Amino acid sequence: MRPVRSLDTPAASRHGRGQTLPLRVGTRGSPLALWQTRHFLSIVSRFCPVLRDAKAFDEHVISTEGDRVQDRRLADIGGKGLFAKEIHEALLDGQVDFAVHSLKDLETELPPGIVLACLLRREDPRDAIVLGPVCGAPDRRDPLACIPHGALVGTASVRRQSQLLHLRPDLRCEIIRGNIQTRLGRVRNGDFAASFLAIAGLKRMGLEREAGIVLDPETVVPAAGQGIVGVTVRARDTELHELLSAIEDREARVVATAERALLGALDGSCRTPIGAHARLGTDGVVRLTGLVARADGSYLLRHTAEGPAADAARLGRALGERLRREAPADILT
Ligand SMILES: NCc1[nH]cc(CCC(=O)O)c1CC(=O)O
Repeated sequence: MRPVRSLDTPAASRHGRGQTLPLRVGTRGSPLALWQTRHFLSIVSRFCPVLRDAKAFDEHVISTEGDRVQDRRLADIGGKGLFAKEIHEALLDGQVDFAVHSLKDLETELPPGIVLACLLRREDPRDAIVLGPVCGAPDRRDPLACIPHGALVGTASVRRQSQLLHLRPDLRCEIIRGNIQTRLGRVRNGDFAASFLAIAGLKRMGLEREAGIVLDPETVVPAAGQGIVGVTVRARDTELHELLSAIEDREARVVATAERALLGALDGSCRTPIGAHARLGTDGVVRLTGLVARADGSYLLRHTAEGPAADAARLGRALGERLRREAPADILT
């Protein structure tokens, strides 16, 4: 990495040249968000000596609307961006210098002036189901069969709901919100027979053993960006942007680009169940699976496409457009 004399960017120069005031990092306050922020800072300390040596880091916890609204489906309260709006504002206002997000909670089109500077190596992107005491032990060949007939499953995600109901139309889905720990509690106490969670969040919280079933991404297609942590900066902070891009994971960028391009091309409404999952092979070929569905699971459309990593955005857009063309009109409203 080239040496940097002083971080002569808006982030660094806010208190004049030569001073080394801390860089302020914006984060939500949930245990998962804080873990991800500290994980990112530990990577910066190990792999970005310029920032580590020049700056200390101050954590700024920012409460978002997504943290406050607990009783409605994300799709019904504005969907994407709900976990990020206040954080984007803090970045644009200069209250923080960069921010750490779960990529899947970030809208595909960021506000003007904000860029995704860095993506971290992807954690396992699969969805998991946490099983309550009314469920038996899952069978390897047909794991979902252990959920009792007609049981209530907690999820706030229409993507998860549609794919589960497609496989098990007898089940009922109701909204469960709150952080991982809250949701586990509600399954344990019997409010729900079972609940979906991302295995990535469980692993990061040291709760992987709580995952009764881990769903193959071909069975339940994950959300675009699931398992990836992304860091935003002000677009004009070019030097900070460069320093952070230097530590980003190339594979995460390629798969996230394909998945988010698919999502962008489908951007009919945030009420639409949409799945996107890409993998990068050692041969440099990206394989992307996309899914759209009807929320009740009565219709499901899934396609896969592949292409060179350099074309990830085009691949995602083309697959998204194909899904949009082929899906019945009521789905993409
Ligand atoms: N919307 C909440 C959210 N955002 C990111 C994760 C999991 C971690 C990740 O996907 O990186 C979760 C929890 C969940 O879906 O179970």
